Amino acid sequence: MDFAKELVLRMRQKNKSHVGYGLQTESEALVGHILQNMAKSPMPSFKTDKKNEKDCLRYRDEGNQHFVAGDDQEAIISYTRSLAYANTHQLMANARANRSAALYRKKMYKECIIDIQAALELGYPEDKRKKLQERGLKAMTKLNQDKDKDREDSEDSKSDEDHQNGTNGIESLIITDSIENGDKKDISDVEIKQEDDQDKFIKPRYLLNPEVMSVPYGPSEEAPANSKGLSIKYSEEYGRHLVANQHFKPGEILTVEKPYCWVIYRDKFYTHCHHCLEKSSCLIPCSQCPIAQYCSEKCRSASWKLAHHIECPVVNVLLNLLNVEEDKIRMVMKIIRLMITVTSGGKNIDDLRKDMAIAEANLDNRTAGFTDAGCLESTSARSALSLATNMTTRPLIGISAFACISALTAMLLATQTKFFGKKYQLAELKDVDKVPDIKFCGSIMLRACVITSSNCFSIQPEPGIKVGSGLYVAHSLYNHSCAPNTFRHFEGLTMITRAMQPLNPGEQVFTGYGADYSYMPLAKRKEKLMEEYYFDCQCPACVNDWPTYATILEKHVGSIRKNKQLVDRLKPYKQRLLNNKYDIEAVKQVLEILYSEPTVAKPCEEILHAVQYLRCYYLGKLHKSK
Ligand SMILES: C[S@@+](CC[C@H](N)C(=O)[O-])C[C@H]1O[C@@H](n2cnc3c(N)ncnc32)[C@H](O)[C@@H]1O
Repeated sequence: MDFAKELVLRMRQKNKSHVGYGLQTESEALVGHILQNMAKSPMPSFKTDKKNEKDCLRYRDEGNQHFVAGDDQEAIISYTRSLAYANTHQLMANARANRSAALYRKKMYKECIIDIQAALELGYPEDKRKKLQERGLKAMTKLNQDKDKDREDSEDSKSDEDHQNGTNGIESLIITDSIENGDKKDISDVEIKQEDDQDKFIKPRYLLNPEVMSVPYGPSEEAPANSKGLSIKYSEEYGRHLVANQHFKPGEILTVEKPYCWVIYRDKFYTHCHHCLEKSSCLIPCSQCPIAQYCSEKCRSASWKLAHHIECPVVNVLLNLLNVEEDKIRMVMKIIRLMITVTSGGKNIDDLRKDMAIAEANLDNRTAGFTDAGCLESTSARSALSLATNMTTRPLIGISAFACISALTAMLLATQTKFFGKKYQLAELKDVDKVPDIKFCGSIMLRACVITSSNCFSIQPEPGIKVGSGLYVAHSLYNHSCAPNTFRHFEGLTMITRAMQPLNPGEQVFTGYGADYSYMPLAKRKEKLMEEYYFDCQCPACVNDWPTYATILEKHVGSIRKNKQLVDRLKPYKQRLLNNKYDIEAVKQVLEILYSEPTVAKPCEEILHAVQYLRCYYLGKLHKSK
């Protein structure tokens, strides 16, 4: 493998561009070389994890045991697995009928009814139908009772109106008719559609006013997902980064962006939708594989069209082949998804080749990957492939490992799918120069490895729960600080970044890469940032070794309590919050005052409290959930 080593070295030496442009030739040669060697070597047989009765029954038994033990949540997950592996209508019906029992006990009546209806439609055995129908009618009664109770409790007259007008999805369906009029005794007559179930979570308060989701100063011309109040800059020290050119108040939005592409984490396969990443207890499986589950028909078909028709056979083989660390599997899932997205499912490989040539001709680091319209576009392949690669700072061994992963993935795409126009035999890849598309795409996947490893964000539709990972193009320009001046949260897959404190023109905006001073000691942060992102953080928390949150609170570090004048200035806002815990404007005023006061040292206990409040508000943690 001396040739491969030499190529990796050459890539490092040749890398003049900050974003790793100019390496296409070496990258193709490297991946092609590995691919060719793979094709010539004996490969293990590719096992796929197929739907089958044995696993279906195994998971059903497991679910039954959880159900008997009273652990309904685990029972639901096991029955979902059983459904995923079911390869006949009968087995599917059984899995859904069993899951409906656990859902009923968990008082998830809507989901229970959906499962019962599906089980009946799938031909649940005649002798057991009656019991299932009875459960369904009981669930409908309970659902109606809940609905009536909600109506009574509701202070929101608009929402009441919606219920009466029948505009509120499942809750206003014919359930009432079927029970009150007695003319629909069979639950299968009930028209409940899974895809209509939009009403799963209570929205955080700030979303009640749609105005508040727009960026101040309007969208930036250079990166439309960002506010115009942010500029893209480049420096040797920071690479590309974002700097405020206007004042932002705490809580104001800086960037709103959907992911360019995203994947679900493996440990969420049977609890969250493979497509929208929402949690669901009523998941339905991909018709082909046991891996992907969906919250609705709509998500299932959207995902199939978008990427899963290609991913389905490849990921399935991979999970069996790479019986190794989780992070490798994650990496492969990410690069396949990025590959599929940048080529529109393999249809635009030629266009991508031309686009990459245009992008590589631009040697200006600041505007790398800008579209012909002159912007870094959240939906553009050129922009997505221009993100930081850290090629010059990565260890050689890391680049080599990524090249092997890319070659393997290219080989699987070629042999397991028609991504390259037809399904190839492994032997056909022995002369890799004859299949230039495979070599080219392999090299794009090598780029995808280095880009995704330095730029992806965990997606947390529910605060604190990491469900998947996404590539957000404009957000990828945010540098890290261990004491960031912004914070991010999610509305579904959309990531929103807000100012955590007042931001003034000229200030760089920073996000956190999961190494916050508040909970992680300095040495650990340094190690993590160097290992994963290849830089030495010089933020104030690192330079001054700020204490962690626990110490700040315990020792009242930086507290303003002795500054009587300042305490008096803040009193009215404290009172406003005591009167109304949702008075977020009062918290913002507190932050404006604390940051404008030169005597306030950082870190400061009171600033921490105010910032925590602000974050909780936007993360929806101040709001009670159902
Ligand atoms: C998501 S990118 C951020 C944008 C990046 N600076 C660029 O040029 O595209 C992450 C990479 O930026 C660099 N970076 C992030 N924060 C940094 C900081 N505080 N100081 C220096 N470099 C930083 C590191 O190379 C890191 O791997």
